[in-house]
Amino acid sequence: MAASEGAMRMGKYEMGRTLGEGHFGKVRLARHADTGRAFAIKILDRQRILAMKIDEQIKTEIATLKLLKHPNVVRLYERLPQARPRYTWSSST
Ligand SMILES: Nc1ncnc2c1ncn2[C@@H]1O[C@H](COP(=O)(O)OP(=O)(O)OP(=O)(O)O)[C@@H](O)[C@H]1O
Repeated sequence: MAASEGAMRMGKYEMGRTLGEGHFGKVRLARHADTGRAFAIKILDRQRILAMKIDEQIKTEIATLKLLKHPNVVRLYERLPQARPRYTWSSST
């Protein structure tokens, strides 16, 4: 991923192109500004999650993924705090 000048940042991550979209939000390619390592960042639509009353389910999914370290399961590295009402997390690409 080429990090262009003035690229949008989310914490320490420079945001790149959209990798895909799921039911609850988008997944974007990102590069860690310090290490240069590529990550996938999942940005969840909190309003939609609340409207569907599945926020507890999403929190459980995040907590479970944090515990999992397996070569065949995408690794959750961190959940990013957001000023805007969104759930965001980064995983390896
Ligand atoms: N770690 C990743 N690396 C590369 N692409 C990814 C990664 N995670 C997700 N994607 C892409 O983003 C798309 C959406 O992923 P997302 O997890 O939001 O939805 P999903 O897996 O289809 O499930 P759901 O919509 O039920 O949450 C995937 O189909 C895939 O194309």
